Amino acid sequence: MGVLCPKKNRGRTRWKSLLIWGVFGVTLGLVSGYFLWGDLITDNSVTEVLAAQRDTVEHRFFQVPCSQDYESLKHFEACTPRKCGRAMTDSVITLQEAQKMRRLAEAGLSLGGSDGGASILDLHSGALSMGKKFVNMYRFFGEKIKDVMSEEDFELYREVRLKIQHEIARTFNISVSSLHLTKPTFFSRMNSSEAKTSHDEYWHPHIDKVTYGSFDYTSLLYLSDYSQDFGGGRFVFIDESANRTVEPRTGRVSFFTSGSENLHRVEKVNWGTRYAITISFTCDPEHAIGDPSWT
Ligand SMILES: O=C(O)CCC(=O)C(=O)O
Ligand SMILES: [Fe+2]
Repeated sequence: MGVLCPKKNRGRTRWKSLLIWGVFGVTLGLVSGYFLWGDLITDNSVTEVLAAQRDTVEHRFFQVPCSQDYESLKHFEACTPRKCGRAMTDSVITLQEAQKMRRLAEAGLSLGGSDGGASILDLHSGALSMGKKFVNMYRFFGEKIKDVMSEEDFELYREVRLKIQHEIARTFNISVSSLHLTKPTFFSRMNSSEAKTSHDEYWHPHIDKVTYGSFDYTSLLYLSDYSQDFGGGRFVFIDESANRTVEPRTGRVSFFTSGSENLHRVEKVNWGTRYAITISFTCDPEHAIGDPSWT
């Protein structure tokens, strides 16, 4: 073709190639737009699973360099993190203990519950989500709370707390007695209901030391199972190079140093109900709390 083509044909060929390039450009735009949008709404950039729901994890530890967060704070020998990281274990809390804790969470949270997707029941302060607010369940329900929470339940909490405290001390080479339970310590219930207040927005990336102040070591005991009891709702460590997930499993304890070396978030739950309890520790005796009991 080319120079031998008559003028009319040359014009038609130019239009044809313009058309082809146009269609190609639009298609390329649509395809990349589709993937970009898909990425934004489904966040499929998860690259590594640290603990899958179907696996029984004896003990897994992933060390990460400590952030500088601890340097500007009061230092507590044999406690302030020098070794940082995250760990998961399915062998510290028994299935029976976790199931009992779950029944306690269900019973306690059934007294209230948020209008949105996230409800909490703070055993220490008594804060319980109710509608768009919180009530103090110990005050609100008075003696009636004893029908839902017995002395035995508080004893169970204490035993679970103690087991986790030992596991944290062993993993991070610190002394058990230098760790103190701190607030808040709470059951959480998450579902796919639309958020009604900012308290329902549990999926934002955060650093526990910033959010909760006194935390040095965070622990989460999962009370339900990813992909069986709920969808979405995986815990995600947000690292520079990758997103690393922990899939909740009943009885699984996930614990980590609370500074910015462990930026994290929870994925939105898209079906079912997810239960967990947060039990965290501080090195600072001034921020210590006693085990929960009737106040
Ligand atoms: O429930 C979880 O897996 C984590 C919740 C959390 O990050 C928090 O309460 O600070
Ligand atoms: Fe957190």
